[in-house]
Amino acid sequence: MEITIERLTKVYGGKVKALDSVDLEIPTGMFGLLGPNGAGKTTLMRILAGILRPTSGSARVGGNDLSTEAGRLAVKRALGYLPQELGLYPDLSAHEFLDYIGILKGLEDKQTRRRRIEELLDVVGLRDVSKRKLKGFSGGMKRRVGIAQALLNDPRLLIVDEPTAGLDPEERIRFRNLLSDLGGNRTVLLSTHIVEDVAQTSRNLAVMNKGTVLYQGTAADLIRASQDKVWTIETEGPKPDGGLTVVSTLHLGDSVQYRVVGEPSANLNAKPTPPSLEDGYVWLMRENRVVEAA
Ligand SMILES: Nc1ncnc2c1ncn2[C@@H]1O[C@H](COP(=O)(O)OP(=O)(O)OP(=O)(O)O)[C@@H](O)[C@H]1O
Repeated sequence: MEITIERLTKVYGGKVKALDSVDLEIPTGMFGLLGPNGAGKTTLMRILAGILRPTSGSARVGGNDLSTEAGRLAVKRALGYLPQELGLYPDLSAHEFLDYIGILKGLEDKQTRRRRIEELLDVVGLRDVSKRKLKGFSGGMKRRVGIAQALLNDPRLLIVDEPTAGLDPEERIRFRNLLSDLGGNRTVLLSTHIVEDVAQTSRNLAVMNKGTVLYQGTAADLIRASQDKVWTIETEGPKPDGGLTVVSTLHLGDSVQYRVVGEPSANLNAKPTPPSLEDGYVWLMRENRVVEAA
């Protein structure tokens, strides 16, 4: 299910331009939407989910025009959505909650609903705890219940907004693996400010900042764009400056190893380093003056 977005603009209250003439082509499969807080990711996803109307511009999801009532209805039928803050009912069990959402989503036949719920509890690894109340669930387990509810209607478009925020590293990895498995022949739109979430799941991505798209294409091309710009500097002295952006720091006994993006001067003894997606992202942010160099 492909998504075509043209000159999409959203202005809140006549003042805040959350989206500024965004053009985006989202193909079938996993797609990462990356950007810092306030970039406009949630606004874009709420428009695609049919919850919010744009100020101007157009969006088509699988050929359905979101500016028409019929288009929005068709998209809603094909959609699974996991918002940032999904309200769970703490006194319901996972099974009871999914049963309730299933009824709301129109899965009327009790047997069919039960089979679907059990299938999904297996997919998200919660079958064994399906009778426990949600109030006892960890953050990662709650997020997996969220994915299960979004999958109840077997959506061709799955939208997940910042799903790994606040998860511990183990839960985050488990959740990423789950999302990757869900790609297949549906479109999964993953919004996040964590580069590693996208690096581990998505071949295609867009980077947004302040309502505009800074990059769209493959992760591989963004990585390639920072080729020859990434360096490792090991020093016992002060942090290297001179217009470099530090991506990460590793303390090694007496010395410190800095991974930097930029053009270090010869006296820093910098070693060329193969770039990662995070380096590509930092390079892009530098090019667009979103991050300041040291
Ligand atoms: N209902 C609203 N009314 C006014 N301004 C809003 C509203 N919702 C969002 N904004 C503003 O629009 C801009 C984009 O917000 P949005 O939530 O879409 O970004 P985001 O990339 O999802 O960031 P975050 O991860 O922090 O949610 C921000 O400046 C935000 O303050």
